[in-house]
Amino acid sequence: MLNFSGEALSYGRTTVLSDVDFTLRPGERVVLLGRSGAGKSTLLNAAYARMAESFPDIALIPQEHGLVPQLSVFHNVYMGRLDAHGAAYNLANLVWPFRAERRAIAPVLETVGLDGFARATVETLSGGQKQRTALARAIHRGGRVLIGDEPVSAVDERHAAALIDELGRRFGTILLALHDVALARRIATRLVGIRAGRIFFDRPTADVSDGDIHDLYRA
Ligand SMILES: Nc1ncnc2c1ncn2[C@@H]1O[C@H](COP(=O)(O)OP(=O)(O)OP(=O)(O)O)[C@@H](O)[C@H]1O
Repeated sequence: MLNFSGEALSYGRTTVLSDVDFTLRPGERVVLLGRSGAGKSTLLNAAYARMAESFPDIALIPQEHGLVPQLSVFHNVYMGRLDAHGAAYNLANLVWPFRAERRAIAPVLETVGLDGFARATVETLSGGQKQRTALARAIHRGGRVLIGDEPVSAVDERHAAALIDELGRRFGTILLALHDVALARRIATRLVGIRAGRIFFDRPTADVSDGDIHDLYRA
């Protein structure tokens, strides 16, 4: 599904990650861990760019959400499936949302705890509500693969766990960056630690000890 073999990931002439050996197989749930700036987003973005070439069936939750602040929650969630319709349908739905689309999106909003917010403009939402909108857009899109960059970082602990479980139920193959190790252990079949510009460990979740995690985050 995805394979990096000994590759360097760079911005211009600056290499962020070297010797990247990384695979993602169907059915895996892989979480990237590491200190801020370690290169988790860099690997996720490279993974998305490469996979999107061969798997259009992929949902993305970017770190900055990628929402249109001037549009409603409904419209932002609808955009998850923009490519399912032609321009005329999309434009009409922008001006006067179709009942079928409202009905399709309502349960998704309920799932992420945004029922009653369909008409709210995204710029009026809290950080956590914006993040829930981005989650709803990915869930509405659906597909075989989810790539998410800190998808529940702005949501309180209890709801974060419920939302992560929901993503686990909805998507067969998942690649996430998370800063919360307990959440990572909860969903991941494999944990990948990134440190000092390299993959520090890449192992089944059960084989990653608290000592490994301590070493990963140590200054
Ligand atoms: N567009 C860019 N151009 C140049 N350098 C970048 C760019 N994006 C990120 N970097 C650099 O790459 C390194 C890794 O950043 P990245 O965002 O991948 O880390 P991260 O592990 O996702 O961090 P965080 O947990 O804070 O989101 C950092 O040193 C960062 O400054």
